[in-house]
This record gives sequence, C-alpha cells and structure tokens, in this order.
Amino acid sequence: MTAAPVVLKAEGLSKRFGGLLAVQNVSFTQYAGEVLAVIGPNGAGKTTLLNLLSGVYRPTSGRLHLLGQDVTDRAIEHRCHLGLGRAFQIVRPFPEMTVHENVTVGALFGKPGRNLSQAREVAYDLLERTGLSAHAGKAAHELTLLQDKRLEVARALATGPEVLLLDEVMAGLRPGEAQEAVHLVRSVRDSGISVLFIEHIMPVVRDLADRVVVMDQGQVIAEGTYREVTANPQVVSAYLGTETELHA
Ligand SMILES: Nc1ncnc2c1ncn2[C@@H]1O[C@H](COP(=O)(O)OP(=O)(O)OP(=O)(O)O)[C@@H](O)[C@H]1O
Repeated sequence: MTAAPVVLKAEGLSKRFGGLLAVQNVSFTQYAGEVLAVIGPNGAGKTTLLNLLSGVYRPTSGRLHLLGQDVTDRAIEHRCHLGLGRAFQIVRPFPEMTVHENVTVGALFGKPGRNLSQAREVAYDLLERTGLSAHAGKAAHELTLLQDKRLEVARALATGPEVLLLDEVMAGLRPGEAQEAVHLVRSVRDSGISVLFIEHIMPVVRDLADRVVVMDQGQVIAEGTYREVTANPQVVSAYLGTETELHA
C-alpha cells in the first residue's frame, strides 16, 4: 500500500513571546485526506501553532513544509496561493455585502488568475456546498451564528485550499448546530481537502478526527487516535481541573 502524500510537516516549531515559549519544539505530520485535531487545555499554545502554520507568525525556530515546499519564511498570501486556507473562530464577513458577494471576494482574491465572472460562479457553487444557497442575496449581517460559520467555511474554501485550518469553528453553537457543522466539515474532507482543526468540544473531536495531537504548555504531549489520547494518563492529568469533559 502506498502511503498518502504529506501535506503539512512541522519540524521542531517554537514561538517565543518575550520570556514565554508559547510553542515548544512541536513536530507533526499530516497526510493528504486526513482530519487532524489539535486539542489541549487553555493556554496550551494551539492558536499560536495555528498562527505559525498559516503564517501570521514566523517561528522562533523550526521549519514548516506545506505540500512539499518549505514555507517557513513565506507570507500568508504565498501559503494561501499554494493551497492553505483558514477559517476563524470569530467570523468577520463584510456585513453590508451579500452572502454571495462575501464568498466572491474570497474567490477573486484568494486564487490568482480568476476573473469576476469565474469568481461569482465559484461562489455560487460554494454556497450550494455549504448549504447557504437560499441566503445568497441576504446581507451577511442577517445570518444566524451557524450560517455565519458556514459562510466562514465557504470563504475559506473559495481560495481553493488543499489543506484547511479551522480555528474552533464550533464555538458558540448549540449541540444540534455543532452536529450540522460536523457534517459540513465531513463533506469538506470528502471533497479531498485535508483538515486541521482546533476544538474544545470533545464529541466533535471524537466524531471528526482521524488523529489527535494533544498540546500542553506549548509542547505536544500525546498523539494518536481519539481513544488512544483520551486514555493517556499524561493527557488526563493535563485536563484535570479544567472545565473540559475529556471523555465524550
Ligand atoms: N501575541 C502574544 N503575545 C504574548 N503572549 C501570547 C501571545 N499569544 C499568545 N500568548 C501566550 O501564549 C500562550 C499560548 O496561548 P494560545 O492562545 O496559543 O493558547 P491556546 O491553546 O490557543 O489557548 P485557548 O484554548 O485558551 O485559546 C498563552 O500563555 C498566551 O497568553
């Protein structure tokens, strides 16, 4: 059997803020088609890691490879054009623009070489895929929270990613809504996109992740299937005293 190609490879990534090593020597590999979760208690360094992956921060040390290229010193735009998309926890669409226009902007600027009519077509297709077609003409500020999250995913997909980073996109959703969001992420994965996500809601991690990377105090303390990591005493101990219910 041939192993799936590597899409992301972090090698000893660290990020220092003054006296604090927020991310310490983090290494992991993500394979094509894989859904990888990054979990850990508050302050573990998950968001900082995501910022290192997407290019918001340059690492203090370590290297990052994306789709076979060393992108350690590459800007956000370069990573985006290469095939890295990101959806944020706090959704910030252009509120007065329509839902369709918001996705068109992503399709136009996230992928070089598209003209406006191509971007508009891509946007219609993505609204269909993310279940927003019926809301295409609404102003973005009229959407519900779940629809906002769908829009955020549609905007990230509009850049044509091969790897999609999701930063706690389930935050604030009710359980039924979170299940709908899980279906959406599965459909993204089924379309061939590799997904790396940060999540605090353990049932979501259990339902979605092929593999889980657990961080604590900036370091990776465990890696494996959901079952493996939640049975790991070091992981259990890292979560003790936190509000997160580790065993979903
Ligand atoms: N820009 C920054 N400047 C200084 N310290 C920072 C900065 N960003 C994060 N930190 C610190 O780095 C550590 C890791 O923070 P980070 O936000 O990455 O953790 P997290 O695992 O995402 O936490 P949470 O689950 O609460 O979002 C924390 O101690 C945080 O205070």
